[in-house]
Amino acid sequence: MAKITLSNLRHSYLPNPTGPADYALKEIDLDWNDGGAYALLGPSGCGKSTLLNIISGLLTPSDGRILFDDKDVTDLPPDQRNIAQVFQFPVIYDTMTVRENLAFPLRNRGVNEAKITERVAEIAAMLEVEDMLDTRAAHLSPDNKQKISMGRGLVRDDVNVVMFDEPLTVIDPHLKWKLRSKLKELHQRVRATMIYVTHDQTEALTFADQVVVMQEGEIVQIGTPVELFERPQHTFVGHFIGSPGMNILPALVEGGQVMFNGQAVSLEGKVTGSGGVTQLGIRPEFVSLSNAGIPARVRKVSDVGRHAVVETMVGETAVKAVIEGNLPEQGTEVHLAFQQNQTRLYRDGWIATEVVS
Ligand SMILES: Nc1ncnc2c1ncn2[C@@H]1O[C@H](COP(=O)(O)OP(=O)(O)OP(=O)(O)O)[C@@H](O)[C@H]1O
Repeated sequence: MAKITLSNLRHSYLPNPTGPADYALKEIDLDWNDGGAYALLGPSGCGKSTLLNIISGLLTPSDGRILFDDKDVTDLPPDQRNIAQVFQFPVIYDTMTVRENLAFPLRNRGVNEAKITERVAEIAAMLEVEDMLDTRAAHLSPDNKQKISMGRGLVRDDVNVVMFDEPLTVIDPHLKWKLRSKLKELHQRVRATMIYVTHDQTEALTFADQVVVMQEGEIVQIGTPVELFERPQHTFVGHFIGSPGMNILPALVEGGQVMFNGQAVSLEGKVTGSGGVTQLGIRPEFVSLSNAGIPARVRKVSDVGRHAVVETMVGETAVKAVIEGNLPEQGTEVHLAFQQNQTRLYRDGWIATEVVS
């Protein structure tokens, strides 16, 4: 397995790009450590497939280099990059048995039969598909086909990286959670460098030790699931991760005070920078109902199991709170309290408060 370095990478699909808007990938500088579990997370069109295709060699970047263990592979074709890929849809041979399918990537590279038998048995046990080894792939359910496809991606132990591109798309919703945790477990056992591409935050946060969040061709934050939840570096991350996402509220900075709807709000720490569009960010989990505080009116209460999401209006701005216990009635007047150490300021989208250590 290898460390992967992306250095000053940019890509435009246009022949003569002029400005940043012409680039599908703007400027990517990134190190992926050997043996790490990474997710590439972002909405449709943010550049995930472009980046994946550059790593696999299907696409040559307009600018920048790709290194595997410090060796420049930018100009190497896909078959010389030693990568395993698992796609959205199963890639298996219907006429072969499951055993033959799993053995195929090894046989193709001239691995000896004893090693093939051992490795196929290992992967089949990890994926819990031992009972189907002699079944012809054509007879498998779509879920099992995709499981075998994953197995084919994992069977070689000499690849630089295993890349998963939205691998759970065809999986039945009730089986998704099972395969999600299975993949995490597989990574812990094989310790290969893995990159998991998805637009689904649950998949990314379950699988990865480090999540790379992308928006419009840019990386907006790289962090552990906890870091992304607790301290989003950008309002996009705050909004995109979490359910519901972070409240992003209009704010004015006036004479050292931060005002929201005419009320002073205390922040986690000192405000940094100046100018730009300022917004407050607070997750609904850290907004509570109190006797004093910011006056609000309850617009909607949605019971979602262990807690409820209370949607309020502060003037013209919607503010959500996650509440356990007694719930207010729709239409009532309440007061909101923001937990100070979880209240952050953002300037032009980027975090603009210092953490007090
Ligand atoms: N072959 C292409 N030619 C021109 N533009 C392209 C091409 N492929 C992608 N793009 C554009 O590049 C940008 C990034 O697309 P990309 O497919 O990498 O995003 P993505 O995050 O993988 O989205 P999705 O999840 O929908 O595949 C988009 O604006 C897209 O329209």
